[in-house]
Amino acid sequence: MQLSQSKCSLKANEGRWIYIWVNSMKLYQALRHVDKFRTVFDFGGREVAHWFPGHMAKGLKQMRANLKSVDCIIEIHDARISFLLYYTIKQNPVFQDTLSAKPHLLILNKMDLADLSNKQVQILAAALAESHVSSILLYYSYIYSAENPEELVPKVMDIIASKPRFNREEITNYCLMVIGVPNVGKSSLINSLRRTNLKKGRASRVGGEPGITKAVLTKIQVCERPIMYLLDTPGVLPPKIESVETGMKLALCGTILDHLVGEDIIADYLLYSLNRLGKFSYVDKYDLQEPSDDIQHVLKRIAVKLGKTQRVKAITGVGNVTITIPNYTAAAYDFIRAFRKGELGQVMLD
Ligand SMILES: Nc1nc2c(ncn2[C@@H]2O[C@H](COP(=O)(O)OP(=O)(O)OP(=O)(O)O)[C@@H](O)[C@H]2O)c(=O)[nH]1
Repeated sequence: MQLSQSKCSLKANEGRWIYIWVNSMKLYQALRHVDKFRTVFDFGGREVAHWFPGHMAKGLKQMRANLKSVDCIIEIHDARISFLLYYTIKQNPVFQDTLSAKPHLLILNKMDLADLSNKQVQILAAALAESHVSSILLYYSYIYSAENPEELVPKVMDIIASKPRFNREEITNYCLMVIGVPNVGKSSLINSLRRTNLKKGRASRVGGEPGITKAVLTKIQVCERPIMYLLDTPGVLPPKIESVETGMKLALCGTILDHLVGEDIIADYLLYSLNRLGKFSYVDKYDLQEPSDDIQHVLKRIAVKLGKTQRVKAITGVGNVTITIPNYTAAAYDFIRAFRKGELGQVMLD
């Protein structure tokens, strides 16, 4: 008995040493390549992608018209780029005055995809408190919900109670407006509130692409006691995005349609970001030998691993032949999709 126990503990120790060794090797490999990684991304003279379709302009106009009758604004951000989005929304002329005047709840969504190790979220909370924004910060993730949706209604009630009711005599039911850039999870939030508070199915369309919610200002009931409605709004971006890098981060998190920026450059920016952040799980996922900063090489490996290759006719020195080439676009698409699903690790892009 004693013998088998000590054998077990020997095995356990062995396992631990193997684990430490494997991870040290990974770290060593990663450090070996640090010098090779780009420290600056070359945008190749690209212009900022402008995506301000008709429904956004119309949506903003309607939001402005409805803001008066709203009791509380719920501003929702992707936690991975929360600073960037917070200032993007703040700069939008439609919200500039209203945001500080109205009861206001700030939600950081997609927490399951965010790297929380370097306390950026806490820094944001401190910055908010300092700038005297009348808001409460709530962390939320509809899949791995740490703070559950049932917390939201009491928090909203607290904020509303803390502000004078300047726009309505007597409140019998509450109207909230949810705002944010496209694809941050506004509709998912609404659906999950309905599920939790009303035990009802989804009322808002959810999708992996930006711009799913186009019907402007749909008023959806999300709670019975107290009666609470939520205005789902189309995601809005500012008419002018401040810089190419901001645009690239927005694209990487799926708030701008991929083809407007280009899958190839988004994939390259993703590789640059992962290397800069020391997130090398793509190496194992796609059977690479080591981290690389060369997007062509990485996409080639991805294409081969996933069998995404094409046979094409080519003219070479030996005449007409059929050769197999990697489908770079399909590989880039898979790389970006894996990142958005959190398969390449948790990140903070701010
Ligand atoms: N991993 C993760 N994915 C989420 C979370 N919340 C939403 N999503 C996903 O993000 C995508 C966009 O969600 P939506 O709820 O449609 O976003 P939206 O803000 O309403 O989008 P628009 O209609 O384009 O403005 C969907 O694929 C959701 O499944 C989250 O907390 N974690």
